[in-house]
Amino acid sequence: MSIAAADTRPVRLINAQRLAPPTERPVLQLRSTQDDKKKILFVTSELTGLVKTGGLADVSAALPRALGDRHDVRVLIPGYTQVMQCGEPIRIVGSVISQAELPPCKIGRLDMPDGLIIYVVVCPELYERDGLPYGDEHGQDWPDNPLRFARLCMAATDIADGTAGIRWTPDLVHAHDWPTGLTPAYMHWRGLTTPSVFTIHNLAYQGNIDMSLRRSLAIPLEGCGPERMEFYGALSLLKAGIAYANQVTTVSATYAKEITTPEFGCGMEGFLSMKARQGLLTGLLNGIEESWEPRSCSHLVSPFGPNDWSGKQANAAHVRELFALDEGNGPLFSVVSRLVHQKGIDLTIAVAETIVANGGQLAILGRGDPHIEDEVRHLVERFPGRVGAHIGFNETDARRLFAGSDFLLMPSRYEPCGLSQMYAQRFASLPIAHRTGGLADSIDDGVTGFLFSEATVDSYRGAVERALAVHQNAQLLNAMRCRAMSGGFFWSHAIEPYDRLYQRLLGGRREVSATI
Ligand SMILES: Nc1ncnc2c1ncn2[C@@H]1O[C@H](COP(=O)(O)OP(=O)(O)O[C@H]2O[C@H](CO)[C@@H](O)[C@H](O)[C@H]2O)[C@@H](O)[C@H]1O
Repeated sequence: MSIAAADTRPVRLINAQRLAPPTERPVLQLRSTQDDKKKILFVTSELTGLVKTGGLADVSAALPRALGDRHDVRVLIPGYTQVMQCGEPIRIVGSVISQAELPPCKIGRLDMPDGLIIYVVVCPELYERDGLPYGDEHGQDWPDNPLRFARLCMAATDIADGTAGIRWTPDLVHAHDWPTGLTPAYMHWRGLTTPSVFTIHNLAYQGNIDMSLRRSLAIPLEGCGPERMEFYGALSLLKAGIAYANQVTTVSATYAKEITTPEFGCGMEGFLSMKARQGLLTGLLNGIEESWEPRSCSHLVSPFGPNDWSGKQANAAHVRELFALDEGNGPLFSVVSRLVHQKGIDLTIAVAETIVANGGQLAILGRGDPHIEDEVRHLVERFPGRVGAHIGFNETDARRLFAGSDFLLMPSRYEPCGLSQMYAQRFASLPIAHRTGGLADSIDDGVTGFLFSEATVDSYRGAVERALAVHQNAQLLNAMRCRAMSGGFFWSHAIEPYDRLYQRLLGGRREVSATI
């Protein structure tokens, strides 16, 4: 993160300015010294810029960078083909030995152009294959996923233990979602005292595996009880992370509460309630990168800002052309989403008629479940020129859709945090969303977007009708857009609770306040 980004912490800036000698740049006072900086290892299965299937990749790439002024944060990921062939050199800096059926492998180091250091688990037989991180191009999970991700977690443990030969040993390990859930568990079984944090980005993906795999993955018998990894007769890699991490977080305060209930707990509500009662489960809202700035975003057809919508209109015209929609100025709705049950695409298909009947248009970008992709294709056939879709994903089109649309549809059945609604608000596209999880925590109903209470077509349609009414009222639309754009979602703010959590687990307090 740049030094300038530290300017956004007002209290510290004021104090620092007051006390800094005139010849010094005050912001330098705000940065941690090398001694203050803690070494933190992020363990993740996706990283935007290298390999991405959804929001986990965005957070894995943005949070370490945002914390970079304060800590020495490095990332560990599997050496998928996309990583090995990313174009940046990968130097072999260490190696780890075989354990149970986990093969030995090398540890590579990849220095990103902006300085982020990434360690790569180099293991061609497990990771270098065509397809996506979790499966082939048809969406079929790789059968050896338990081994692939256990390998990642054991490599993280070797790095934490100082036995991977890389001459950098973390003070704290932060693992994300089920593919990395074994990391805190392996660390515990190894007897390491290095604190660990485990973040749940989506409780529905649990990495449940057959109990018979225990030995091959080097899981001791003590790990297989109901208070540990056992989950309805299987072993859950996600539950391993929840059971053994020193602190479990999820990505919004509302979702942290929701997952302790049967409706959202995916069978783990009892276990999570116990963690919550013990103070071991907290919700920390995600942030977004500073690059989400419509005045300077290089992906956009034309820049724009609050009260200056001609650039937004140029992006809308481009979206209409790109999605084969009729020319016009009616309300333009967008969907930028993984096409999966969670995201409520079926509900959007059901309200499309209301949108079209009121002169609106709909552009859909995403890929996912083949059956939902087909339903989207049928919708386009039903409403030519009014509904358009691209089955696929690319960052430029996504950003242009946020910039060009008036409203973003996000009727998710559940949403741990959601990033798209934050991106949309920054780009003056008002989200229409189900009041759940992070959507409830990041959208101000009637002010920065529209929330509806039930994940039903009727409830959703009511919110769409409210949005259509606002579109008729230029003054109100302008005011809502301006408010939405001013939401303070940036990681420069969102890292604060993470930093406090790390400091608490590391048993120290930041020294910054003592120096200003
Ligand atoms: N088909 C596709 N392929 C690739 N990328 C696509 C895509 N469709 C959308 N994207 C992009 O992926 C990101 C979506 O992130 P979200 O947080 O909204 O949802 P996701 O469910 O993936 O993430 C989960 O993890 C994040 C991070 O914690 C939580 O915010 C969220 O609630 C939780 O479900 C955006 O950058 C979006 O542009």
